[in-house]
Amino acid sequence: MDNISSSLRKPAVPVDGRGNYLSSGLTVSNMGACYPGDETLLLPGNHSINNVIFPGSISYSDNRVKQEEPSYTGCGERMDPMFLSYSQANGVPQESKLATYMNRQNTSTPTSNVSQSITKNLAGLTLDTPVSLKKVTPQAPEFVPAAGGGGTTGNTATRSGSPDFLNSFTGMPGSGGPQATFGGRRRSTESPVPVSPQLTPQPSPPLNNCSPTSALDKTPITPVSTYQENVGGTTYFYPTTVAVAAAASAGDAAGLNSSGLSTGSPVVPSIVLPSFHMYPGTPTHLATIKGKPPSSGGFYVANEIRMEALHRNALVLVQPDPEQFPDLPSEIDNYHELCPLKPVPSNPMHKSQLLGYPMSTYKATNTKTGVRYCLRRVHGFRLPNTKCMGLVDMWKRLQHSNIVQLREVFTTKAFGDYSMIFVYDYHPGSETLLMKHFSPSEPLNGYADPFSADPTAPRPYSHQKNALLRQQHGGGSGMLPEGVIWNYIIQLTSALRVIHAAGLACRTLDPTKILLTGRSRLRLSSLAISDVLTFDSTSPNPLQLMPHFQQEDLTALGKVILALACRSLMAVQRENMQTSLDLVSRTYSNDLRNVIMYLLTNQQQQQHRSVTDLMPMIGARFYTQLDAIQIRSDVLENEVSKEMENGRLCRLLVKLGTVNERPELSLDPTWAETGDRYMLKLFRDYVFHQVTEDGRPWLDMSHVVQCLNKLDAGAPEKVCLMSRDEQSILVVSYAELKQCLEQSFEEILSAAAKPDQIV
Ligand SMILES: Nc1ncnc2c1ncn2[C@@H]1O[C@H](COP(=O)(O)OP(=O)(O)OP(=O)(O)O)[C@@H](O)[C@H]1O
Repeated sequence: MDNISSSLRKPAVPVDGRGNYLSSGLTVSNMGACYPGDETLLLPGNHSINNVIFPGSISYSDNRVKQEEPSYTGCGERMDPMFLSYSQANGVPQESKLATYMNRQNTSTPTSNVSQSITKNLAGLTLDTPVSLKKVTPQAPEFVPAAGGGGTTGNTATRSGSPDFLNSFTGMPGSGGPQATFGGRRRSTESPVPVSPQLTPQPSPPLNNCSPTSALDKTPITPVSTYQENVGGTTYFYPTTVAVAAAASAGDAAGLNSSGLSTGSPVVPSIVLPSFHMYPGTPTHLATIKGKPPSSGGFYVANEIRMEALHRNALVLVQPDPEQFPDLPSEIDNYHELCPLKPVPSNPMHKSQLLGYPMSTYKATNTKTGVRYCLRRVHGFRLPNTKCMGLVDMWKRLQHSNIVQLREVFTTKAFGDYSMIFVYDYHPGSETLLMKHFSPSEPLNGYADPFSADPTAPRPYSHQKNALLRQQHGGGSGMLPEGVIWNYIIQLTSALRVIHAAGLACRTLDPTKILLTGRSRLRLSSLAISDVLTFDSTSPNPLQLMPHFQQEDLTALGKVILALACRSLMAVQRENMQTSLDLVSRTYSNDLRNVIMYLLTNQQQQQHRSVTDLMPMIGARFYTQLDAIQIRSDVLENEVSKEMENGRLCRLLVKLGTVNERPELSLDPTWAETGDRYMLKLFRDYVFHQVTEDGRPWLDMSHVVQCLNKLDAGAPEKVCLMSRDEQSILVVSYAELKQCLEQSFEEILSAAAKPDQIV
């Protein structure tokens, strides 16, 4: 038994770093599988002699259908008697958990009248059997476990008699033939005696009613043709009918041809799909891309993306220090948890330079939905009437990836004055273009604002002109790369395009109101505020001035681009304009200069300008931008697919953890230790508590991930579980384990829903 236990506790199958079986070239003996010395042993179901690639899959080759779960009928004819000859009165050692469970269930396991000795069983064995391929007798339906369904059938069948998990033996080595001979329910927990490594293929006995499952549930037994093959002494059986039928129907459904291509006509497919889900690793097109965030490798999201997300999430949850903000109202309208987004000005009546009113910005939580928003408060503004709400509604309807969406506008006296509140989407971690590119505190990479000798004390441009020109000749190391500027131009014109097309104007196109989130996403913010604050209720048409404001938007855009290109806000002052344009001409392409010239000079010539006129100037740079966005999207999709799998496993672990070791359920203190739960406990040991032969913990993430994935998918593959007292060995399919888990969790759920039934 020691031999068995040590080998069982080892990983049954070698796996690679990603949890894939190293199936190629795998031999039974190197698996160290269940029974040392016995080569006709339980192989995990993803192995066939033809190098099955996908775990738990069905492979088709040489016109033979190979069931992913090798059958061991010939072996079983030896093995079940071994179990029986060593079995206890009820087939299991009485001190084992298994016996406890069986006794508790008042199960009467049929005793076998078979007393074949191991010697007798081995009598039919010969050495050096050549590889053979021949048709053998049909197997029981459970011989071909159906993915996800095996557990259901098995559990149902045995509930009236034997423990659920005993069904698992129907698929273990020896199912089929031994079932018929020995009632199919006998489970010895004693160590089998090592036998010859090479066996003569044994014909399977006829089915009849050998399967308790079929006998109990009266399911008609589907005749299954089975091919038998002996390779190096290992006998493999490949049922064909079920597998072919299933594969054919799958192929029909998919309309795939032998190349896996759609033909519209049903053909036998040659593709093989895994029976469970798993992250397959970084796709090649993402492994080498430029600018790709450094991957943490393995199964987790890349570090950089994770840090960004963590930072954003933390910002969403920050709360103000109540001592520093004692005057914050606890609630305004439908919002609470107000948190200022900018320092409180020393002069509370400090006015926004752009909007002309004192303004504050807060993060706040909607009391009904819990969603965070950005609230812009205009201090001391009293709305004369509600006519402007028509414009507000137009803004609320405007959705675009480059604008901060307006959600609602209302007035409040919660701050002790008449305040107007504009509610926008909250984009955590945003900073303004001013802070990003024009802030004196930002390291300028050796570059100083050419229009300012001291960044904190801007001086007239003329004082610095020569220094500026010298610096630009010297390489302009602090200038923004032209690609960044074009990126911004594309985003800003994209936003302006939809705003103007909606008959509106931005009116706040300024570095203080353009938000930058993440690496390069720009959004226009504070939209609609100007329209409300300057609304003329006497005007018959509130949209009358929009064309004029739209022209102003284009001028403002030209100024922003010029300021970015010169990396100075002073560059756009009228007296500095010519020098700034010279600087742009020297540093950047003609196209960039032309865009700026179009936006800034045509205004003086009173020509009508349109944002769409900029599109030809941007030209093929759209494609560059599109390419960058799509690559980014690919990277993020890959990260999502990893985390999707992790989320799935997390939910599964929650279920397992909820069931495992539960002290009691519905006043039953043995609940977690009996029945299906007992099997889940052993499975938990199998997944997490494996030890090496010398007793050290054996840790392999890929083993854990793979086991959980197979459990989640209910793979038909079998797994050997051993009781902690090493007296019981259970062979169950993941499908059965999944069924057990679902049922056990359901029990907990229904117990949780009925508090009156629990004292
Ligand atoms: N929708 C938003 N989501 C997240 N953060 C925002 C949002 N709008 C503004 N912010 C942040 O709030 C801070 C203050 O913004 P605000 O526009 O009030 O700045 P400001 O330069 O002080 O403007 P003003 O001088 O007009 O008052 C900025 O750091 C900005 O990044």
